[in-house]
Amino acid sequence: KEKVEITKEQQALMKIITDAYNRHQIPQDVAKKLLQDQYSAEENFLLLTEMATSQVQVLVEFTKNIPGFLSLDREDQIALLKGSAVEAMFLRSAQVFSRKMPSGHTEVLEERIRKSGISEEFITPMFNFYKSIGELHMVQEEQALLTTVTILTPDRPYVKDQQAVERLQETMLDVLRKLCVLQHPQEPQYFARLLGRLTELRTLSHYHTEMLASWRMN
Ligand SMILES: O=C(NC1CCCCC1)[C@H](C1CCCCC1)n1c(-c2ccc(CO)cc2)nc2ccccc21
Repeated sequence: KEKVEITKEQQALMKIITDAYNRHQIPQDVAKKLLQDQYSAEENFLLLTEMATSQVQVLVEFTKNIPGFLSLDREDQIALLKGSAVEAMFLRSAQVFSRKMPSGHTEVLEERIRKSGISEEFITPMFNFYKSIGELHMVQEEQALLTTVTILTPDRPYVKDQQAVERLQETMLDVLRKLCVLQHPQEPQYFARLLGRLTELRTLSHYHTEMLASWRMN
């Protein structure tokens, strides 16, 4: 069994990314808002657009801290942000949903989201994804690196220098792989499960436009 070891520079890389990920959170917590008050479908739609908008700003600030990202071609940086914004939003939503909350709060939050105005057909795949993320019990370093790997997807539309993005993504995947082995020694296939979520994430993000278009306004 080969000894998995995170190098000093990988440790430093992980710290930079995790600190940036934690620093760039949504200003006011949407879960708290949803737990406090029951909103109409219109108010929920507005809340989502506000949240999604602020999430994009948070994403831009976060990516500036990914070592090597700013050295990429400028237009490619924009292509990567545009290509990953919805996936990053669902990933963050899943992490918000899976966060440890006082007993009963998750159920209330789930109910509020089910009744928010989202069309029935999208509720199941969305919560299946949220629960499959929750079951992974990711540590914050894994969450930060998974978001980073998602942003650094080479085959986004309009990316010119895919090799440069691939090299960066490989660097992050290597750290994430080692971290998974060290954090979940009993589960050798944990890393593979984690990457499998990215496929589910891509499918879910294809629904996003339809989810907005079919929001049930009264
Ligand atoms: O605001 C939100 N998410 C933000 C986004 C930016 C990053 C933080 C979370 C919304 C809510 C808005 C108001 C109505 C209830 C859903 N949301 C969704 C969500 C996201 C997108 C769609 C349509 O594609 C449908 C639902 N899943 C959530 C899981 C947990 C907590 C909020 C969650």
